[in-house]
Amino acid sequence: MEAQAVEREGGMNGLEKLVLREGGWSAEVYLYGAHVTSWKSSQGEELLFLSSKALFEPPKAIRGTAAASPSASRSSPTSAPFLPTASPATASGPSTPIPNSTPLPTPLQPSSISFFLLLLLLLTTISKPIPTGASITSNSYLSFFFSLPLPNFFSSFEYRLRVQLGPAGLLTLTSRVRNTNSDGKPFSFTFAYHTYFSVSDISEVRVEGLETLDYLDNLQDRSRFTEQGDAITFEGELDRIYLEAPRKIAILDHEKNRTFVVIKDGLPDAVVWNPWDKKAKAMSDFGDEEYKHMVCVEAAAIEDPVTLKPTEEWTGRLQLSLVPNTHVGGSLDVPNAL
Ligand SMILES: O=P(O)(O)OC[C@H]1O[C@@H](O)[C@H](O)[C@@H](O)[C@@H]1O
Repeated sequence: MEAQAVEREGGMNGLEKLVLREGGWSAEVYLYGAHVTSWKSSQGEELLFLSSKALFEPPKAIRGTAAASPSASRSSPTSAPFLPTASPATASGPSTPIPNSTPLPTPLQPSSISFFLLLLLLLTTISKPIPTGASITSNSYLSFFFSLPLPNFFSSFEYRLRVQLGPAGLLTLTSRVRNTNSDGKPFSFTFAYHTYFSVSDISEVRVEGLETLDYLDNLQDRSRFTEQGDAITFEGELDRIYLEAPRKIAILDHEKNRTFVVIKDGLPDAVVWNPWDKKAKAMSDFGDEEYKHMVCVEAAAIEDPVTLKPTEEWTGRLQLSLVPNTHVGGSLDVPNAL
């Protein structure tokens, strides 16, 4: 197969982005944080939500997009926050390094919760800078490699992220974390793929696949409830962590007659979030009315942090695809190749 052109373009605020193309579809990935800021269908429709007020100011997360958000487990005494300072990708296969004429930003940081960002800032100041990098390892693959040698009292680990745009627009984000501790200590972390989908009207959206599951309600001190509805619908602020969620979740957009299919592997939980009007107004990087046109559905490992023994590796994968409106119980025409 012929190598596919991955274009390198200037993005907002002087940050750079890479554009993947496949069969008329496209995806844009900012080198900063490896945020996937755009995923467009062959009809040119934008499928991800990106706030018009999003800040492109490292180390802040870009509001909207699809981005991996690993975070050291707060419950683990041996854990350290992720400080993803990237060095050139080491994934196997034909590799076309991105020309070094323009240095990559340092450090690359995933979108994340503010707790993580605060620690990240702190640690950035005490850790030595490491060269950053990314490379195109195959036709429409991008690999990012983050590694973090920290002083002994912190855990050390590697984090790798691969972004792939496949046939029929299948967007795959594969994360790998490896415990590189030399002192035999385990490493624990939580993880979420923050994914903001663009929808026509939130009050007409249904999220299917999570019915009958137990969830923790972030709006009620993480109290535990059981989902009673036959789908999740939206009439106000919603912020829930669904536990032991199935591999496949569907987001139905009636007005557009289309369904996003989320397939997750290695990630037991699913977060569903919409800030609604009041919280939207309180967020400086989010438009007052934008909650009407987005829904955040995250594949995550939150309730039970992942714990790795030294040299152990974890893989968490997210696959996004788009099909005409259908129900998750039906026969979804979704590629299952993993
Ligand atoms: O504002 P942040 O930190 O980017 O997070 C956005 C939302 O992300 C979701 O994962 C959380 O469940 C919400 O509570 C949170 O508000």
